[in-house]
Amino acid sequence: MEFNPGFDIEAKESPLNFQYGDQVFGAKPELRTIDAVRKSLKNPFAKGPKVLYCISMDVGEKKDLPLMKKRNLLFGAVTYAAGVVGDEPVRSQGHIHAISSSCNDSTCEVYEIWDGEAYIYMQESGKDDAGECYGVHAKAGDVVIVPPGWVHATVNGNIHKNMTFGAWCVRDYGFDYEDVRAHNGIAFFPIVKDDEIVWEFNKKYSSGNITIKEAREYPEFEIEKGKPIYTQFQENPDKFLFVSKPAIAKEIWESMKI
Ligand SMILES: O=P(O)(O)OC[C@H]1O[C@](O)(CO)[C@@H](O)[C@@H]1O
Repeated sequence: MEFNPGFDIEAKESPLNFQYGDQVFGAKPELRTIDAVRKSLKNPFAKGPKVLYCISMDVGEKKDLPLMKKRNLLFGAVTYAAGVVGDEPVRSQGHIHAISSSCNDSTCEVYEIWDGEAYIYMQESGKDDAGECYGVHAKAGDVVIVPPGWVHATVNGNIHKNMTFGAWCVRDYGFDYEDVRAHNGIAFFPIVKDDEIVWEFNKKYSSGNITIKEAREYPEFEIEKGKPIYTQFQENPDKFLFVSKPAIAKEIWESMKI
C-alpha cells in the first residue's frame, strides 16, 4: 500500500480480502455486492463488478483491543474495487451514522486513505433540501473527517485502481439509510467523464449545493499529518475520544469547516 497503516494489514485484490499479521485481530471481511446496493445507484440496472467493496469493521493490534473497547472506539478497513457501475465510479450507498446508545448522538468518522484515491462525499442533510454538499478529494496519507449527522458516501476516485482506507468509528455504530434511499441515493452522483469525476444533481432532491475540494489538515483535533491515525491512537489512546464522545467536541462541530 502507498501509505503504511501503522499495523500489519494487507489488502488483497482478487478476490477482495484483508490479510492480517500474527499480532493483528480481524474477522472475515463482509463483501458488498452490486446487487445489494442497486437502490442507491443512479441507474439501478447498471452493470459493474460483482463485488464492489470489502469491509473489515474491527481490526487492529491484539494488544490494543482493550484500549479501544475502554474508549468505545473501533477501527475499520475497507477496499473499494476499481471499475465502473454504469457511468458511476465504485462507491458506497450513502448513510448517516445512527444515534449510538452509548453517547445518545450520531458520531463522526475519521478516514485515512492508504492506497489509491478517494472522494469522501458529504451532504449536510438527507431531506429534500440536501444543503451544503462536498466532494473531498483525498490521496494516500490524507485524513478526512465526516461530522456527526452528515450523510456520507465513499467513492473510489480512480477507476483504474482499487482504493483502501482505514477509519476510526464508534464501536456501537449503526447506519441509517432511510433518507438516502427515500431519494434513490445521494444528492450528487459522481459520474466518470473522460476519466475524471464530475457530479450530477439527483433530481429527487429539491436543492443542494456542491463544493469540490482537496483534503485538509485537522489541527483542531491535533491530527498529525503523515503519521498513521492508528499510530496516533497507540501514542495517545485518548486522541480519538471525540469519535465515541462527540459531545466533548461540540464547539468544534458547531463551527467546523469541511
Ligand atoms: O453501507 P454503505 O453505505 O454502502 O457503506 C459502507 C461503508 O461505510 C463505511 O462505514 C464508511 O462510512 C465503511 O465501513 C464502508 O465503506
